[in-house]
Amino acid sequence: MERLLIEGGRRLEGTVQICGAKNAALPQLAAALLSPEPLTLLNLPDVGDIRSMLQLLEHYGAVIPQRSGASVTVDPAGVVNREAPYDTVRRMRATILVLGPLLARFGHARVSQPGGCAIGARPVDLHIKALTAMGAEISLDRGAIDARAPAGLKGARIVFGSPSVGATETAMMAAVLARGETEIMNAAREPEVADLAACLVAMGARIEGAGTHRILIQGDTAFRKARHEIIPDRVEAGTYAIAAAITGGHLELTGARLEHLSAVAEALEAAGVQIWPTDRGLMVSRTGRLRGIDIASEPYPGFPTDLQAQFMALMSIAEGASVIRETVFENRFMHVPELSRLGANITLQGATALVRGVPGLKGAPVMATDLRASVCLVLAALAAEGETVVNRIYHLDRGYETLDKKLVRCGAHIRRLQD
Ligand SMILES: CC(=O)N[C@H]1[C@@H](OP(=O)(O)OP(=O)(O)OC[C@H]2O[C@@H](n3ccc(=O)[nH]c3=O)[C@H](O)[C@@H]2O)O[C@H](CO)[C@@H](O)[C@@H]1O
Ligand SMILES: C=C(OP(=O)(O)O)C(=O)O
Repeated sequence: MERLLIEGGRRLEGTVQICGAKNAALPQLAAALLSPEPLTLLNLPDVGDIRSMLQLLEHYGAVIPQRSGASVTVDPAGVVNREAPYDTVRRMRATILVLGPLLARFGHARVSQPGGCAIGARPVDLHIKALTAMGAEISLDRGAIDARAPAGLKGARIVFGSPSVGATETAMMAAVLARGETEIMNAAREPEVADLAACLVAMGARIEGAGTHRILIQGDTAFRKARHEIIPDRVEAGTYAIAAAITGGHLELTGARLEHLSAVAEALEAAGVQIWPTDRGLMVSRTGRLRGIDIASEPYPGFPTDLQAQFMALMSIAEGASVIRETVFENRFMHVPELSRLGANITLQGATALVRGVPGLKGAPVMATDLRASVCLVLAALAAEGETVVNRIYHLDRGYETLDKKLVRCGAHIRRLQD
């Protein structure tokens, strides 16, 4: 098992290249299954989840010639319909995103039911609701979701009770092959949803309103060969912004887009961090003291749940107290006991954490539990005095491309240890 040995207390300074967004790339790779025509994606991050999704596409018979740099072409002409294997679904929940495309293209799809994971129960009822509204018959059978629409899907009005990124993506992908028009109400507004729409439009789909609460899709798409560049990863950018802030450093994040990070920039500024756009991306700098501020994670454009853990690490060394509320997932505080091992003073009550800032953290062995919890421990370790060992880092490699190398180039002391 690999571990990271981090010697903290070093100010970060330099440039970090931000990759394409993992959470935009995953649904776009799934969307390749809709069409018989090749799809080329540019700016694809080289991270574990993307490698798993590419393997899954190959399992279905898609041909993926050697990746060249950050671009990949998926040729789905020979795709055959078979069950998504439990082993892949277990490793990565985003596998559920192949359900809509396969059902829409073949009239039948079977995907192992994703298990619960460390951040909450994460049901798939809204995905099922959307496909059922389009005429699919869905049953849960021997641990799998079995969806059938032998006569094809038909356009529908889908009203989500609460916005879901994944269910909006499932509905949108299925709708491009359904007969007639689909209207999605209370759609998720995340940039990754809008980027999936842009990719589908490049493939020939007709979609309006992605990025707003109401999305309109005309079905019966005539697909064409397509090429699409994935948006930069706002969660990766936010993570490095917090790395600059927590070490009192100065980082330029090339490729990052401020417009995708408004709520995060606002929170960082309120906490005493400077953040401004440059020709190449974003600059983040902190010279003064950090102040404790209150945040709540919310659907976009609110503060992202995928940066809540990292922000908590920052608040743990701020002056004063900070109240952090998690409103998206019911159990996304697995990092709290581990941050406490580094000396943070955090009290949990339900979905709220009260963080009382301490003058400094001290290195200790900690255990990573999920992707963002893992990186929050790396950030805390960068600020801590002495050595921290972050164990079980395979979670990190699911979502961050060469995290340790990028940090080392900016002055961090990190070594990857193998057992
Ligand atoms: C691969 C990917 O893009 N992952 C992101 C995606 O996850 P994901 O698409 O799984 O997240 P959702 O937006 O669907 O989840 C939002 C909330 O809706 C609930 N829900 C969701 C679906 C459903 O059928 N029923 C239901 O109750 C979830 O449990 C959660 O409480 O958006 C999350 C919220 O921004 C991010 O944290 C994840 O990093
Ligand atoms: C929770 C995340 O991913 P997933 O939805 O694939 O678990 C994430 O990217 O932070």
